[in-house]
Amino acid sequence: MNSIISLKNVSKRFGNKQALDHVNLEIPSGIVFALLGENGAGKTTMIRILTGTLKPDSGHAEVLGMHCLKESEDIRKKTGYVSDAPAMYDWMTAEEIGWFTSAFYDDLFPGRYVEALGAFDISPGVKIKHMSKGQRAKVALALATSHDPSLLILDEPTSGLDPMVRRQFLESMVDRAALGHTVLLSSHQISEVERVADWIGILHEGELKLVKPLQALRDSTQVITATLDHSDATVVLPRGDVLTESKNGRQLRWIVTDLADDWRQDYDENAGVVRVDQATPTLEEIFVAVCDPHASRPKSQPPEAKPSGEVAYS
Ligand SMILES: Nc1ncnc2c1ncn2[C@@H]1O[C@H](COP(=O)(O)OP(=O)(O)OP(=O)(O)O)[C@@H](O)[C@H]1O
Repeated sequence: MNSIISLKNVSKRFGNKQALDHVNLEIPSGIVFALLGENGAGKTTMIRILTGTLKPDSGHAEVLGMHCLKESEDIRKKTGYVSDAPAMYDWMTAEEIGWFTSAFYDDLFPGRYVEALGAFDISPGVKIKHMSKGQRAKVALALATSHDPSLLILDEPTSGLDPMVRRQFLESMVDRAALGHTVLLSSHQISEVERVADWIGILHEGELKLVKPLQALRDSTQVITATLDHSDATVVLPRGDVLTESKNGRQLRWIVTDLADDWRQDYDENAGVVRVDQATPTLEEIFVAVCDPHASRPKSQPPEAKPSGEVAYS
């Protein structure tokens, strides 16, 4: 695989907090990769390592085949980055900040920048300090994309923006991926990224718990609901990796990956089961199953970390 981003055994600790713990990740080109994780999971730490502003304690990080620290200047020329609170010279107008930034890039930058401002409905003559948060975010995105970077990195790009602006932002990510560019975006907005992401990565307490194409994740993960003939009945777990189990009266509910094809055989009237149903979980349900410390994981059949392949649950 020709990776745009490559992390090998990357760890970072702040005091006694393990912000990243032996993270391995390969992101191919031409996709929107959504990095999901709760507050403090390590998303910004990972992004800072990729953008060369933070040195990992151990491991190796590359972007576009370049060393994240030693070649950070070259990486910056070929990537675009928008933080959740972009720092900009706010006494400049949108036009002035575009001219200022264009000095670092090629001759095509100004034209693309003016075009991007137009698409976002931003008046070039307005000073940054007189703009709303959403308008600033649009200027930041226009600045970060007008050198047509191969890789765009966005840390919580839509936080605090209204739904229309968020939609416009996310659609522009899909457009970029369609042109063969790669987008890495970190987010809490699971249902929103579900609409645009091609691949999903879930960070939990510094560990990368899952990396997988979204469609493959949907195809391999199922919600199984079994209605028991009485609430004390005991039944076997579905054959597969059971991530979580919950019980409500006579109803048992499991989130399972890699379910055996003939799993239904185990559930019939003799097994004390009146009915079984199978459904596809939402990304949010999978996220909770992977990350929620209160989720009940059956002890008799713990989810196994896979030794190889693209996905690992633990
Ligand atoms: N400069 C720092 N000094 C000390 N601790 C830090 C520093 N940066 C991050 N941390 C800690 O490392 C952990 C991971 O933080 P990080 O900012 O990467 O999380 P995050 O997933 O981006 O969270 P959020 O979604 O809240 O922005 C947190 O516990 C945080 O407190």
